[in-house]
Amino acid sequence: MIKSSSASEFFSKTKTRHSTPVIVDSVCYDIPNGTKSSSSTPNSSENIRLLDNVSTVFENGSMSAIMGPSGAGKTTLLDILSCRKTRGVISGTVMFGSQNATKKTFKECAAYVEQFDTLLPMLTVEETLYYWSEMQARTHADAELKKERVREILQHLNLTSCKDVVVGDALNRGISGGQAKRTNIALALVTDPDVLFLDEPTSGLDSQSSVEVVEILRNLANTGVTVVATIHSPTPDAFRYFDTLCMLKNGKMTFTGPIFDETAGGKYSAISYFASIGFKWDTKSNLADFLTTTCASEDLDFEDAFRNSECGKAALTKTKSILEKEMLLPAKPKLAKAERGAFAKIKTLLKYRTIRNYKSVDFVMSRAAGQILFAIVQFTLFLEIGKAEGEAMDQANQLNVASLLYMLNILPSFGASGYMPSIVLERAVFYREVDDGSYPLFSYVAYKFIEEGVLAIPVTLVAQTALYLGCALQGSFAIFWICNYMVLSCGIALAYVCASVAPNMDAANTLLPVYNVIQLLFSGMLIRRADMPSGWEWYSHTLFVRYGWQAQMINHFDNKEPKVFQTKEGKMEGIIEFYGASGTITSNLIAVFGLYWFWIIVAYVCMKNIRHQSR
Ligand SMILES: Nc1ncnc2c1ncn2[C@@H]1O[C@H](COP(=O)(O)OP(=O)(O)OP(=O)(O)O)[C@@H](O)[C@H]1O
Repeated sequence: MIKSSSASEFFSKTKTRHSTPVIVDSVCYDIPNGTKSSSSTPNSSENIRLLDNVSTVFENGSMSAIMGPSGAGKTTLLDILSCRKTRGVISGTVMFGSQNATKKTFKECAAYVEQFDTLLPMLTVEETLYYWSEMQARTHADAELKKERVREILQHLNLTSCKDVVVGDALNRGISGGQAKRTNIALALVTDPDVLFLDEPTSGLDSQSSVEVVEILRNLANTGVTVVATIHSPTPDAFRYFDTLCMLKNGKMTFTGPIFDETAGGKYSAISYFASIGFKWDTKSNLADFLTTTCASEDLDFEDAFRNSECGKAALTKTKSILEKEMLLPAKPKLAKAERGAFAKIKTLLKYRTIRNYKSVDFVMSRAAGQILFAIVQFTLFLEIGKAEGEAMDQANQLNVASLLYMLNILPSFGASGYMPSIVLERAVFYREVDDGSYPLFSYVAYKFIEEGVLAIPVTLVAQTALYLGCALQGSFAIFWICNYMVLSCGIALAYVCASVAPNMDAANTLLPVYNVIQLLFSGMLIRRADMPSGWEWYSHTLFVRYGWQAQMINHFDNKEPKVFQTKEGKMEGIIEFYGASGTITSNLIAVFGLYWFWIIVAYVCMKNIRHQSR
């Protein structure tokens, strides 16, 4: 169990709080009806109204439950309060104290705990919190202070015993569900928020763990934090920690106010109100269930009854008066401008995530095994094929070497599919971190390319050395390797584009091979560029495989190959001319390098503008 008294001590010694009530005044939320055009005029027939005229106030120091039957609009309301809605039209007012609720003000004073655990599976609980504290720290000095805070949070959220256990996932078990939930709450506490939103913090937990979680929240609320949670069928032991209720049905308010008769004088409590409209709670039954099932029944128009009741009018008056009071308050002092820039965030990402990934056999092998296997198969199949010189460099030999070099350029691009899961599977964490304003997208993209680019150096060195020596290739090894490394890097960037565009792994796994087969067709080996229809030839200019292959061909043959191919006009050509491998090694490498940056920019733009999550 959580040590309640010491936990209270810990929470009470946090920073001086700004009292930050969350005020919700006449909030409506409409989304376009999926079957119609996306016009967004509120309440037009083309829209669906998911929240209708919701007004309530969540006071600082209170612990509020948003409840209601399934589909009542609880998560929708919480998403609006926490500025997480990505579509639809919101009208009305939401304030954090005296400030309008925006993504910016949310970041300054609030935190959100997701219903589903969006944690990095490879980090331990302690590393997760250190990582987060560095991510959220505004200065390096801040980071040190926050580390101290992490140690305290671990202790007081009863996470010390599992601090060295990896978070894990469905396939590789780590911490328990209750510990994961507490770790999620711990993440939110790292920033010491004045307002804490939680989506179903007890779902999936046993009753003991549920009580532990709500007890933590209660201790937090006791220090002045505004705690707002959607909650589904809480046990009586867990529910008693809440003091305020916001009850919804079909997106409309059916009650808001204190839950128990003892709180706030009890005059307008949920128990008294529902008794006054004919629904008396049997004290032996579960109060939360009673309230939810009562509202779910069709015996009464609950929204109308509440709006016209003395209790409903008093709640509305209270909301309006707190709103007016907050509006008159001077604006809060602005937080110091963030000093930890994008590069410091890259460092933190590399420090915690890359080092862990490099220690993971799965991570390394998914990138190395394919390349090394291909290298073994290829150098045993094309053993010493490049050794031929002079007359021995006949037509068959030149064609075989050209084919080998072609495959060396096309395979990294196909093999880049192994790089897609890290984008697709980490998406939920990425969205949470971006929503919490942890880092700019630039930092994430840079970290990803550095992580993959550095690992690709030893992997390609091993595989390409084996190939170069085994196949007795000629020309400079450095150029041979740089070509391969750059083509692989282009492949990784392309894989990131596919992973960003595709909604899931299946789609990504379809998209990348389609593009690569097109590269295979158009890069000039299967059909020579000179033989392509003029309408298609231009396309080969956009393909990095073509330039990588050309550079390696020029590097190997170096115009030493005998002219063994006869043109229609009777002219004799070597293989470079035969395939029209134009340019120099340098110009081809520059083209590959340019295409690498092109695909990085496309990946960045896709990640910025495509979000596979609509709320
Ligand atoms: N994007 C959307 N498009 C259409 N309908 C939506 C959308 N999002 C939510 N809804 C509808 O809005 C209503 C409220 O959904 P919400 O998820 O907020 O309910 P809830 O009270 O949290 O439900 P539950 O307890 O079952 O999680 C539901 O009827 C839901 O079907």
